[in-house]
Amino acid sequence: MSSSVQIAPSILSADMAWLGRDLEYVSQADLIHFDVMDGHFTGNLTFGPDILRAVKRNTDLPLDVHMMVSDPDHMVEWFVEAGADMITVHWEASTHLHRTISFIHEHGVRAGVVLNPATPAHVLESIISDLDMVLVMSVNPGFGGQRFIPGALAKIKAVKRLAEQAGAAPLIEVDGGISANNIEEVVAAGADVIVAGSAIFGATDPAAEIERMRSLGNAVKAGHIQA
Ligand SMILES: O=C(CO)[C@H](O)[C@H](O)COP(=O)(O)O
Repeated sequence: MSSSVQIAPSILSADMAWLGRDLEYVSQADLIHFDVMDGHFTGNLTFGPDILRAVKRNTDLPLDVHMMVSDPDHMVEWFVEAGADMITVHWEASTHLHRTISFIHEHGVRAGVVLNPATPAHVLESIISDLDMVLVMSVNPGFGGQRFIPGALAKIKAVKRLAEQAGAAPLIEVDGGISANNIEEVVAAGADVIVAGSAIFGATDPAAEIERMRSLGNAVKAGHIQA
């Protein structure tokens, strides 16, 4: 294993009345995770492209946009234009996945695919070589503060195997129920990017919590800790 673990605070758990302040709290993170929910694919409704523009004005970090929407093929353009640096779309929702990934790339934005907890890794076989990232959901999408689903660990390993077989090296991001208590096993399974909402924004000192999670993850990557 090589390179550093990246920590992506999910602003789903930020205080929306103090979003600028909360973005400052997490300025030492590696990227900002931005959850787009349409009230249809998920039972929750969150942010549109205007909020992404506002976030972009208030952080220098890359913006990692996770589209939890029923019609990503139609909506990705809005977030490309609003300044996303990475866009991930759900395998379960995209009718024209190859076209959507190509569209995102053609606009100079990095692209990835998300798998829900019940979706197996092998569905990515024909697309994995085109991806900059695979996002493995370790909760059912919709809400922060849920419990990590342990089956995600085998899925992370399966995605890594599939990528290696294809000669590809997408980043593997994992999202949901991750904190300092379980980050080591998630990184040991093969995760490169860790999304955390409640663990970071619920901490007394979000910056210190990012640092704690990052150093726990990096120790595993460096082989100092066998999780
Ligand atoms: O995509 C998400 C929910 O659909 C969130 O990003 C995720 O759940 C992070 O929150 P937490 O770390 O509190 O689990």
